[in-house]
Amino acid sequence: MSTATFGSICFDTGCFWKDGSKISKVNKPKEGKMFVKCAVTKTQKPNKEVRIGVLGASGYTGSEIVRLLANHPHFGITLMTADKKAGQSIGSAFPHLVTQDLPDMVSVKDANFSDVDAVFCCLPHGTTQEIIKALPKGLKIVDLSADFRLQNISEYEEWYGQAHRAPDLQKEAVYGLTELLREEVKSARLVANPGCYPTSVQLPLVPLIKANLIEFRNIIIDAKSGVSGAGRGAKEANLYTEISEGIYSYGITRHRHVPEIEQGLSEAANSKITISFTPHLMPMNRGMQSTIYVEMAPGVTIDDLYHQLKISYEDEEFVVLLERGVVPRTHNVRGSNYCLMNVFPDRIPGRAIIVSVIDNLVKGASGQALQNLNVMMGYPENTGLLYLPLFP
Ligand SMILES: NC(=O)C1=CN([C@@H]2O[C@H](COP(=O)(O)OP(=O)(O)OC[C@H]3O[C@@H](n4cnc5c(N)ncnc54)[C@H](OP(=O)(O)O)[C@@H]3O)[C@@H](O)[C@H]2O)C=CC1
Ligand SMILES: CC(=O)N[C@@H](CCC(=O)OP(=O)(O)O)C(=O)O
Repeated sequence: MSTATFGSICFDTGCFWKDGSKISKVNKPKEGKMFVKCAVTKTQKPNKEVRIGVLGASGYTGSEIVRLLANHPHFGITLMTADKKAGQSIGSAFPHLVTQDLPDMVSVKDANFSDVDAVFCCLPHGTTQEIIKALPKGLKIVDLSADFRLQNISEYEEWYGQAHRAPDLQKEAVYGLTELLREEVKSARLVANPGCYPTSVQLPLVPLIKANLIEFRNIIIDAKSGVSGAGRGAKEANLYTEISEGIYSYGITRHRHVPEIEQGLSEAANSKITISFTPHLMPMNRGMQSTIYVEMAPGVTIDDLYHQLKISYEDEEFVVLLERGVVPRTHNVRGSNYCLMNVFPDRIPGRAIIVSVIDNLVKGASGQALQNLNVMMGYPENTGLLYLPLFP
């Protein structure tokens, strides 16, 4: 049994004091002490139909998978890996997950996959191809890194600055933008989960491009991300002092999501699309907004764009076109798998402005990954994902 500190409040009457005596009343610090420790009633049990491995559970997206799976009726975690934090429990790496009854994290090289049916691979890009190549062949895999997203190997090598180490596997990888590629995801063994910026951009643009409602030239994407998008690893650029009270653009003209977005849009257009894409880092933990400037095709109106998005997503649970005039806000997707979007007329005739928001860690990563594994395993797509946004 592990222990946890909850300030002076024990919120679970099923808990025990550290000395082993049972707590019968909530919120009574023992003997006037400021902090009490209690053993926690653990909630996640790995005895479900599908046994899950989370590679990189000590990172932000891996821990978000653990959080989401706490309410999944069919998926139970039997294996978690970490690198520097190998040997630790999930509760020590992430105290908000202390209530989860899970095995300690092990290093990937010591991982035993005999009790695993499916894997969420939440590792840095560049490390993932070799690791996935070595996994047992029967496993279903959802890879959250960028290592299998680009179909063109030389494009991967150009933008990621390293050789592709599993070109054969690349051929079988399915790009997992669930709403748009659901049929392909259903029969996939290896899904390349889309990047967060590409998710927020492709969801609104692909249906408009497919319907020939916007020009394929001069697409300008101004995107903003919360800092968790950069992962949990300590970096000087992500210190509070560097991030708070200001914003900055980065990766101008050379961000690695450019080829991923262009790949999806070009496929929809059936011709090469080139975009202007500038991401920005925002002083917030979670959240992502893409503001997209487009030219409408001749004779097309804002109503046409609105109508197309409406019919494209009216049956979708997680993609929501807001009422006309309502501005999507990152606040309204925080902690949830929703993408909210809307389309506005520009002051310049013939142009439109599209706003799309997601939580980068949920629809932009772990939520969409779970959505994909639900589809791959034949469960309802929304299973374990019906979290409403956290507000405020
Ligand atoms: N953060 C986000 O919003 C999004 C991230 N992604 C992608 O998902 C992946 C994970 O991102 P994120 O969770 O943010 O990253 P983090 O840096 O938070 O976590 C990385 C994880 O990988 C482990 N790890 C690091 N290096 C190695 C290695 N060489 N071998 C094995 N394990 C290793 C770390 O272990 P330890 O901590 O113990 O050292 C940690 O568990 C990345 O590819 C990222 O690009 C995709 C969409 C959105
Ligand atoms: C804020 C921040 O640094 N964000 C990351 C993108 C995170 C992400 O989704 O990227 P991948 O899925 O491709 O790894 C970046 O700009 O590189």
